[in-house]
Amino acid sequence: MNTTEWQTYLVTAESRSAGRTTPEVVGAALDGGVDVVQLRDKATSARERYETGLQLRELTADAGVPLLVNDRIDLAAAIDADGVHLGQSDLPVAVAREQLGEDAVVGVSASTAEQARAAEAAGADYLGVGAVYGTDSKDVSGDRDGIGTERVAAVADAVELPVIGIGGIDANNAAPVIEAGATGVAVLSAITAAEDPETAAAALRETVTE
Ligand SMILES: Cc1ncc(COP(=O)(O)OP(=O)(O)O)c(N)n1
Ligand SMILES: Cc1nc(C(=O)O)sc1CCOP(=O)(O)O
Ligand SMILES: [Mg+2]
Repeated sequence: MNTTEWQTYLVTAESRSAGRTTPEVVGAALDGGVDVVQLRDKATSARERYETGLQLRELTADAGVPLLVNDRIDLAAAIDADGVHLGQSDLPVAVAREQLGEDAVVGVSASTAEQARAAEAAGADYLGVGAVYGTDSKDVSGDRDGIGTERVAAVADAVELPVIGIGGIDANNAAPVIEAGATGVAVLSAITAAEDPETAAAALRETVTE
């Protein structure tokens, strides 16, 4: 799978979806043109995430869009996802490859050049770099205002891997993230909490592809 082509990346959160279900939001975001979807519903049980994951698998397969799972390699295998996104405290890339196969997409979070080089050496397919700006969607201890676009540039310069910026990004502030060297942006609330997720996804796409 060519992760360099991923420009707009949706991360799910039913708790931040204005009363809509994750499949409803994902369906609208796919209509708006997101390139990849990550199932990350931390507030729900494993069983609920599995049921949601099966629905997302069908929706994304119909749209020809890859589906990844946050953190859980077992859940990714259970719903036949295309891969996983692993944080610094999650299982290693090699374990994901062993469990999901060589063709699985494995993304890794990196907020420094050192973490980025280590992830590249471990065989990651892309990096999630953030939080770029301040975000209410996740408790990012330390950098409450975000790491900024200069750090995105430093990480992008340190590796050959595609870099996906994440954290506090929307259609209004995505352009500097791309200008800093990111190949794409991942958003949560900019789409999930939007009044119209389809329009929000389309607006993000327009900004990033301009
Ligand atoms: C695209 C993308 N980038 C970074 C993250 C953050 O992952 P992680 O560090 O594992 O933190 P949690 O999402 O698990 O809180 C991501 N999910 N997606
Ligand atoms: C899931 C996640 N990971 C981050 C990181 O910095 O690794 S920031 C984040 C939340 C992104 O949500 P929003 O688009 O609403 O700011
Ligand atoms: Mg994680």
